[in-house]
Amino acid sequence: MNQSSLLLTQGDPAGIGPELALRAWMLRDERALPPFAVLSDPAFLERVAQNLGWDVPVISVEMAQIPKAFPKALPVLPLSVSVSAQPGQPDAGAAASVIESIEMAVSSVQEGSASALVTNPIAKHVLYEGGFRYPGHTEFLAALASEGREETCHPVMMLWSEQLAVVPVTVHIPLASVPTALTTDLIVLTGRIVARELRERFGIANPRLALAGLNPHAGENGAMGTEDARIIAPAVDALRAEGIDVAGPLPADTMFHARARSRYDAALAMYHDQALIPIKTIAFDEAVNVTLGLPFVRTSPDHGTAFDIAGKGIARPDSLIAAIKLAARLGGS
Ligand SMILES: NC(=O)C1=CN([C@@H]2O[C@H](COP(=O)(O)OP(=O)(O)OC[C@H]3O[C@@H](n4cnc5c(N)ncnc54)[C@H](O)[C@@H]3O)[C@@H](O)[C@H]2O)C=CC1
Ligand SMILES: NCC(=O)COP(=O)(O)O
Repeated sequence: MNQSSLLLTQGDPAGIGPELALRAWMLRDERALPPFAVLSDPAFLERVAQNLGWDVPVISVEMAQIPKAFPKALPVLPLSVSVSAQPGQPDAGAAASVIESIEMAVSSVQEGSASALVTNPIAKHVLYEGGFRYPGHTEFLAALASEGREETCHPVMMLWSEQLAVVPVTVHIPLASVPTALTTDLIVLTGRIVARELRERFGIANPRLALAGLNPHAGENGAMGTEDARIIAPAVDALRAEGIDVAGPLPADTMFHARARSRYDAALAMYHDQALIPIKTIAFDEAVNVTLGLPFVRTSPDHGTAFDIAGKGIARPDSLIAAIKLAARLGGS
C-alpha cells in the first residue's frame, strides 16, 4: 500500500498531455512536486522525449516502486497496449489506450494504492469516434466510481484557481438545451455538493456561493426571460433553507470582477461558457479542473489537447503542475 503517489493518465497521445507529463517531471525539484507516475506505454513516452530532444529517462514500474524511482526517472505504469501517435494528428484508434489509462488510474485510487488521479486532456470528439459514450472524464469517472454502489455519484465540475472558482451547473450540452436541462433540483444538488466539498476538502468552514442568472440582468424582472425567477431563485431559497450561504440569482456580467469575486468562494454558472470564460480569462495558466462528488480526488489542467502546438515543446506545463499540486493537497500526499 502506498498512499503517497499520484497517477497521471496519458490523455490523447497526439495532444500535449504526454509532453506536459515529461515537462512536469523535469520541473519536479524546481516546483517541489510530489512523486507521480504516468499510465501509458513507456516506449511511447521515450519517443516523445527523444523527438523533443529532452533528457528524460523513463522507467517502467509497479505502484510500490514509484516514490523510489521518481527522483531519477519518470515512472510509468505500463498499459496492456502499445501506443503510437503523430503529434497534432489525433486518431480514434488510440481510444483504447486513453480509456485503459483512465480505468487503471481509477482502480488504483479506489483500492487505495494511489492517493489521487490527475487526468491529461482527451479530445472528446476523437473518443466519440472510438466508441466512448460519456461526454467527458467527469461523467466517465462518476460511472466508474458508481459501479457496485447503491447510489450513483453525481459529479460536479469545478474550475478552481486562487482568484476564482466556478462551477458550470450544466456542462457539455448544446446551448439550446440549457433552459430545459436546468432545473431547481439540479441547481440545489450541485450547490449542496459544492458547499460540502469546499468545507470538507478545501477547508472553508462556511462556504459562500454565488448563483449566476441565466438571462441578461438575471431576467430583468421577467422581461428578459423567466428562468431566473422560476428556476434559479427557488434554488437559492432551498439552499438557504439548508443553511448554505448563497447569493443570487446575480446578473452574470457583473459577478466576475475583482470586488465581486471577493464576496464568494465559488460561483455557480448555468452553462459551460458562462463559467469557463471568466476563469480561463483570469487564470488560464493556473486554473485546475477538479471533479467534486466522487469518492476520490481527480484534478486536471483547465486546457485541452492543444493539437495546434503538440510536439513542439512549447506548451506551458503550469496548469498541469497546478493540477498535480492540488491533487496532492486534496488527496493528502
Ligand atoms: N480535461 C480535458 O480533457 C479537456 C479536453 N478538451 C478537449 O481539447 C480539445 C481541444 O480543445 P480547444 O477548445 O482547442 O482547447 P485547448 O485548450 O486545447 O486549446 C485552446 C488554445 O489554447 C492553447 N493552449 C492550450 N493549452 C495550452 C498550454 N498548456 N500551453 C500553451 N498554450 C495552450 C492552444 O494551443 C489553443 O490555441 C477538444 O477536443 C476538447 O474536447 C478541452 C478542455 C479540457
Ligand atoms: N471544458 C472542460 C472540459 O472539457 C473538461 O471535461 P472533462 O473531460 O474533465 O469532463
